[in-house]
Amino acid sequence: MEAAGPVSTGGKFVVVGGGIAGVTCAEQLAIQFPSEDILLVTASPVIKAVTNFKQVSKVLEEFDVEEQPKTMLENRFPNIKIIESGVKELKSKEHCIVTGDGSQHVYKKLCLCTGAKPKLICEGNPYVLGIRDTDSAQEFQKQLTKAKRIMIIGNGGIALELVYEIEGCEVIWAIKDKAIGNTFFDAGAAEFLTSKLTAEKPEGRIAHKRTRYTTEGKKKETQTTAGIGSMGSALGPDWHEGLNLKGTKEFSHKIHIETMCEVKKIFLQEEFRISKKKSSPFPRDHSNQSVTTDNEVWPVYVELTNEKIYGCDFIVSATGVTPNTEPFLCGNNFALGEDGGLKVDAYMHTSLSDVYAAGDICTASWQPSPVWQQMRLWTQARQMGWYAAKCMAAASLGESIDMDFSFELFAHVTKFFNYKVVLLGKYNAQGLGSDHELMLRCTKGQEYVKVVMQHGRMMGAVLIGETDLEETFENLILNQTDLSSYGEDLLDPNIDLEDYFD
Ligand SMILES: Cc1cc2nc3c(=O)[nH]c(=O)nc-3n(C[C@H](O)[C@H](O)[C@H](O)COP(=O)(O)OP(=O)(O)OC[C@H]3O[C@@H](n4cnc5c(N)ncnc54)[C@H](O)[C@@H]3O)c2cc1C
Ligand SMILES: NC(=O)C1=CN([C@@H]2O[C@H](COP(=O)(O)OP(=O)(O)OC[C@H]3O[C@@H](n4cnc5c(N)ncnc54)[C@H](O)[C@@H]3O)[C@@H](O)[C@H]2O)C=CC1
Repeated sequence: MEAAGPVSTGGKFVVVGGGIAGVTCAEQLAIQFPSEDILLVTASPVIKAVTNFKQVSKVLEEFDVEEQPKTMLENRFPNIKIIESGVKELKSKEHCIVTGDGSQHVYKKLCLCTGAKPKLICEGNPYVLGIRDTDSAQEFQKQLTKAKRIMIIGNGGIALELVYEIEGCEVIWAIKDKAIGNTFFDAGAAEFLTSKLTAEKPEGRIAHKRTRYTTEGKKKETQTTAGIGSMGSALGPDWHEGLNLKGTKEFSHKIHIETMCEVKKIFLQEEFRISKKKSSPFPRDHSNQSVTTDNEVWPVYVELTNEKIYGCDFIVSATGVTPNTEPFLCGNNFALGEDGGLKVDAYMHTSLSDVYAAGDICTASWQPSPVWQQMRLWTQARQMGWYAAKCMAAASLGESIDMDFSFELFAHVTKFFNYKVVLLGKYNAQGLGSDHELMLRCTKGQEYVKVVMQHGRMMGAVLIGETDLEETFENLILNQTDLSSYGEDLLDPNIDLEDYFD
């Protein structure tokens, strides 16, 4: 169907999406082409801006992320023009996009940065919540204030952060795996962290270096009106910091973990009553105290594949994301990755002419460095947005460009259970087969250091706590230094590794 509406001509650089990937891409294009107008089309009234960017080492970076009204970006870069509208169609043959009001915008080069949306276990069930943007996080907080028990499904970043932050509410955490946090850790690290969940009182915050999600100074009118089903930007580092994640009761953690199971069926209250099935009470801990009685009637019940059934006030589906490609697929023959993302080559170029993609929407399909992998993270969204702009500029100027250094080594700094966590390279021996060794150093309650070695070379590392090892290990992985002669000394805390290798 032809979209009626005004057509803007001229062929600009056009970026779709006001998250970190899109904003970084638009900013970089605006810097490179100061006399050209850059068009940024985004569905949400606020944009995500990187502030206080700091390159901590060769690849590790720290920054804050701020939600800002779009005018702030336009003021900073007068050649960026922002249109607040959801793109509903891409006509790649005509080189134009169609926005919500039917307007068409012709591009010479286009970068798609529309992120991803939560992949929920059960779409459309009002008792199943996903967390993606400011609105969905606030909705979750609102529901939590009335809750006595919730169920969390999933074992990735969101689940890990939630189980630690939630207080005053029983949490049943159902995971497919044997140990917690499988996207980030192995079982050893999981065990190191699990002790924190049984601590009665949340301890004081330790100082940590981590990218921070901030809404400081955010005015009410800048808040997104987009919900889960619509198109707000993904939250990011420390997204829960401003939220009071407290249920109805006065206690810190009350978590029961059900391992190696998935959701079999979800029953609403009446359905459950009719089914005549029996639900389990919350398993009692060492104090033998339970907050809820065995006879509670719950709004929703979850039957797990291990046959256990628990009632709860609502369910959080923290089960990963799906790239937000939907508006662009109709009539366009994009090559898609297995995860549904737009495949991009080493120049962030999709399979369609002059169409680039960056951030959560894309699937990196180049031959990666042996110690890099894609993960849908804040840092990679920034790096990809920046590099996509460089590639778009190089292509339009007929110049060549080398792959950005940030793709040489996977590096992620975050915080779980109040510990600083640094992940480097093939930190979980991803794709290394059985031909690798692990070295460990662990001091309970303080630090957990794991390195992944292959043929005497360091391929990856997990650093939990204030280990101060990240820069040295980053260099060892990047340089592929032969470490065979050092053996276990590599992790000896009495040896200053920097003296050895710097
Ligand atoms: C709860 C939560 C916690 C997280 N914590 C961390 C963390 O601690 N560390 C970390 O590194 N990463 C974290 N992430 C992941 C990180 O937030 C994302 O990887 C990153 O924000 C992706 O950026 P993006 O620019 O690709 O997409 P998004 O930030 O999702 O931005 C997409 C943009 O596209 C716009 N859009 C969507 N559809 C359309 C359309 N049709 N037309 C126009 N515009 C459209 C949206 O409005 C939005 O502005 C977290 C994610 C979540 C959900
Ligand atoms: N600190 C950090 O770095 C954080 C990063 N994030 C990022 O935000 C995005 C969204 O986070 P998550 O939803 O936690 O995704 P995720 O990809 O980190 O984890 C998804 C989890 O859900 C599980 N899962 C998938 N389908 C399931 C099913 N049907 N039943 C049961 N379990 C299932 C997977 O095994 C995996 O454990 C991710 O890209 C994540 O990396 C989120 C929070 C914190």
